[in-house]
Amino acid sequence: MTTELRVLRPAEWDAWYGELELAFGGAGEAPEERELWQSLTEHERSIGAWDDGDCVGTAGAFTFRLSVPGGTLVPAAGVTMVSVAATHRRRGILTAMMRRQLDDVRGLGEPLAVLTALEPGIYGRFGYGVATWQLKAEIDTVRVRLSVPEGTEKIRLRRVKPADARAECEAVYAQQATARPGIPARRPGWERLPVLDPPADREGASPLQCVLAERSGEVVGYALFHNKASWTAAGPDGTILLQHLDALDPQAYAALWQFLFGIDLTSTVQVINRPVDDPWQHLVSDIRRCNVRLRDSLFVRLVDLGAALEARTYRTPVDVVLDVEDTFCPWNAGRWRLTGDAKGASCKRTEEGADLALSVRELGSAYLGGISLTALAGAGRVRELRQGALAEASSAFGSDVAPWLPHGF
Ligand SMILES: CC(=O)SCCNC(=O)CCNC(=O)[C@H](O)C(C)(C)COP(=O)(O)OP(=O)(O)OC[C@H]1O[C@@H](n2cnc3c(N)ncnc32)[C@H](O)[C@@H]1OP(=O)(O)O
Repeated sequence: MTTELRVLRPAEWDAWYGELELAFGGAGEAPEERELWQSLTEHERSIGAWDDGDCVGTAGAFTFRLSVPGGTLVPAAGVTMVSVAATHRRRGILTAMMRRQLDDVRGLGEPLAVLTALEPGIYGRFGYGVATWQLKAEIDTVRVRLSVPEGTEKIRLRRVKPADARAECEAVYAQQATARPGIPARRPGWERLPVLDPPADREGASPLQCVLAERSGEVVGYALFHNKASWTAAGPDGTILLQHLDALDPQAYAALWQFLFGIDLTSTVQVINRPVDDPWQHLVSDIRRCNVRLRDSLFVRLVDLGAALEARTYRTPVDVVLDVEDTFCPWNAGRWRLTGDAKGASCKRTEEGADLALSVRELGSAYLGGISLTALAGAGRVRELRQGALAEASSAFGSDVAPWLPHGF
């Protein structure tokens, strides 16, 4: 391969991002969306592949801190903007960029790299495992009823312009970020993402709308949504497209859902990305008419295995020796003794006999507590070498709260 790989120079951003847009289909993004991603690009963490002056490959990384079980925020590279030109595909350019990027992440001392994939088949070979799901639903709000908890009526709802409520929404987001694994703590600038609302992307729906939930004058929740009107011969048949919703207590949460269910002229709430254990599923009268389905979301790669496994806590006590395969980052390969509980953990190299054999990809999947080692063992991807070790480790890695990534990047 004669292609040159190098760090992005700020003046090259247009050519670099233009190549990414082409590889993503060529329609391009709305100007306001492009401008936001340009402002968020970390040039020193972005790689371009160049062939005779033409950009033929892109890969970036954001400096994130990701919430993990136990509530710690762990440094993580948020891998993004990955593309290879159609003229240069399947010659190893992606592989070369992933090699360079993971070496850089290791050099920076970040224990984790994370991403969302346009196609889930791409990143397993580089040691990424799917770690969270996003729940989607289409709720028939004509037939499905909500039962809300006592005190919901005390929540006041106030409609505001989304751009005017950025600070309030961000404060609610920040308060719940460490309560659920998988949520990135947002750096300044990212608060613009949830309220980004390019008219070109609305497909006939209303501009983004925002409702704040208040208790005694204090903001305790918000919902951001579009309303897409539709009419049939029988009457109105509109859809609410829920973009974001956060709430700090069950009453604020229920009040926001009650509001969304009750909007006149609509008969469906379309849920685009919620956690798998989202409580609304326990407020509805008929879950079957909510048409729930799952999609893969965040992929996790342990870059510094020892540091990553020490950074989280474990739901139940664990003491196991893991025999780990990692062909792409061989510094992680070999045996590690993991001991830990709900207070903390230690993960050190060992010569002791192994209890479980697995690859770094399975550890990435299990890391946030949303995918069980037992399920992976059922697929033959984790091997139990000491009886009882699988149940012990699987229970310890689990999380009471399902991990979730609230927004793409
Ligand atoms: C985090 C993000 O940004 S996700 C966005 C990813 N980007 C896209 O999907 C945009 C459209 N696609 C592309 O730009 C390119 O086809 C890429 C980036 C997916 C692949 O780039 P390439 O340079 O062709 O990949 P490369 O030649 O290094 O292939 C490495 C391996 O991945 C495999 N591979 C590449 N693309 C895919 C895919 N879409 N699905 C499954 N396997 C794939 C190759 O077959 C190869 O396998 P091998 O190691 O067994 O031989």
